[in-house]
Amino acid sequence: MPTLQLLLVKFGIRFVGVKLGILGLGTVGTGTVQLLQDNAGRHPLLRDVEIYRVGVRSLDKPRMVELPGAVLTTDLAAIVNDPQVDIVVEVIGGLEPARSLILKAIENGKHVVTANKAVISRFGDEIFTAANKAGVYVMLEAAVGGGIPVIQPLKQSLSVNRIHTVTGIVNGTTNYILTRMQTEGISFDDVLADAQKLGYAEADPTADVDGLDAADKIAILASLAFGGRIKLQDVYCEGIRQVSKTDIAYADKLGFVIKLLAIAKTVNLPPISPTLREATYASTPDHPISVRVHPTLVPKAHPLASINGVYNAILVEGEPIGQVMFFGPGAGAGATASAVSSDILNLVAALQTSTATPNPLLSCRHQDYCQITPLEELVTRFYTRFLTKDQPGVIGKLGTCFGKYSVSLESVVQTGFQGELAEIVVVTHDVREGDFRQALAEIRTLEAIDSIPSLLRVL
Ligand SMILES: NC(=O)C1=CN([C@@H]2O[C@H](COP(=O)(O)OP(=O)(O)OC[C@H]3O[C@@H](n4cnc5c(N)ncnc54)[C@H](OP(=O)(O)O)[C@@H]3O)[C@@H](O)[C@H]2O)C=CC1
Ligand SMILES: N[C@@H](CC=O)C(=O)O
Ligand code: NA
Repeated sequence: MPTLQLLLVKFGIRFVGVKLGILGLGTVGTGTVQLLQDNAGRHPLLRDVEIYRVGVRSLDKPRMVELPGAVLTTDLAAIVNDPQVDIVVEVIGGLEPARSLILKAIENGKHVVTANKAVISRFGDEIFTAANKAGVYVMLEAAVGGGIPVIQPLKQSLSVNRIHTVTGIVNGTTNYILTRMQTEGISFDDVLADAQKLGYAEADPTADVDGLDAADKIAILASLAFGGRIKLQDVYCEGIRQVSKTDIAYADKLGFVIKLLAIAKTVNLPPISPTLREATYASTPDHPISVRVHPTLVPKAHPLASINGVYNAILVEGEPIGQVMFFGPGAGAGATASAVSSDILNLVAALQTSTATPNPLLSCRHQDYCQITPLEELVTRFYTRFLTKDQPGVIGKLGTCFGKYSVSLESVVQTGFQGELAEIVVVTHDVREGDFRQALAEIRTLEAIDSIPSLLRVL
């Protein structure tokens, strides 16, 4: 904190005018400026915030907010180096220059608010190490679940729990696409274009569609839930490109909806009584977890099955809380601005009550890496669709192959024909992924098998 402010706090004088340097005035930046400018009826501390500088790429672009001429600049480095700026709000997105600007702000003793999950999931180690050294906070509520409060609850309200599972629908764009494909039978490309128009999608929507945005987010949630850092390359990631209307329709008939789930879960729990096992769940970096993103068949009765459109939800399970679900708008200007502004508010409060010791409930201080279990050790159910020659005994051959690799089947349905080929849908019981893959490799060699168009996990 600048010396003058420290002195004011020390002498009990409430200072006004916490100066913000906002980097970016796109969807999130504009929403945040609008919220801060329209502060009547909101928390009184917001009145202490001054929008001091806003950094953009182009000064000529039409803007949806009015700012005094001197506020807008294209010199983002000048903002993070300006001694007048107390808090830097990074909402430009992307990796560079976002990472360097955040690090420079920290080096200059400024607190940071960011909505940038891509930067945090890749460079969190570097950023939080620098922040802890400099005694500043890096706040990221908007980075996961948009407007849904989930980062602060994990850091504070739920931190006394031993968390064993975090399951989320954390990408609004893909949930919006899957919901409209399901309810309206619209093509993938048309729905994606709408999601982009509505400001949900990332500048490059590949990050949404291929699951990378959700992978960034679950890495951040897992890190907070399990108290260790996560290497992004350890997060298994599959997107929704291969989800077809055919599978959505079969899933529906079987009592499921298809959702892109991001899951972080403790694994290899010892085979003891449920009560004792509950007590052995440990949110420590030594306890192996699996962290993954993939389209998943979710039973219609599951709480996540009814999360539709751009909405996100995060189901946290632990001991002693049991289950708690966070639900709300996961993207969009207003929702994300709510999260960014709540971080700003926390920092204003911290600046006004500052002591030399950082508040451990606002900072991220863990340093060890979580141990991640390889995917082949994962135990899950599978849905698979086969196209086979229409010969007697095909189902028997499939069953024999699965049995050889200890894959037990919950249901096998011959659903119809595609031209000359029979369509068979199989749902397994819980199986080890490695065993299932071996069975599939052998099934592919069977003369009666034409192709395996779909392979999805089941919750
Ligand atoms: N959109 C959403 O719903 C959500 C977004 N987020 C995250 O928030 C962040 C911002 O997203 P969003 O607002 O959608 O992004 P936009 O693309 O809408 O806005 C980006 C802004 O940053 C500015 N900018 C980008 N690069 C530079 C640069 N190199 N130099 C100067 N200015 C730059 C742009 O300037 P100019 O206007 O001049 O082009 C623009 O104002 C991202 O990290 C995103 O992942 C998080 C939750 C939800
Ligand atoms: N593109 C993201 C925006 C929020 O993080 C999404 O669709 O969820
Ligand atoms: Na959030």
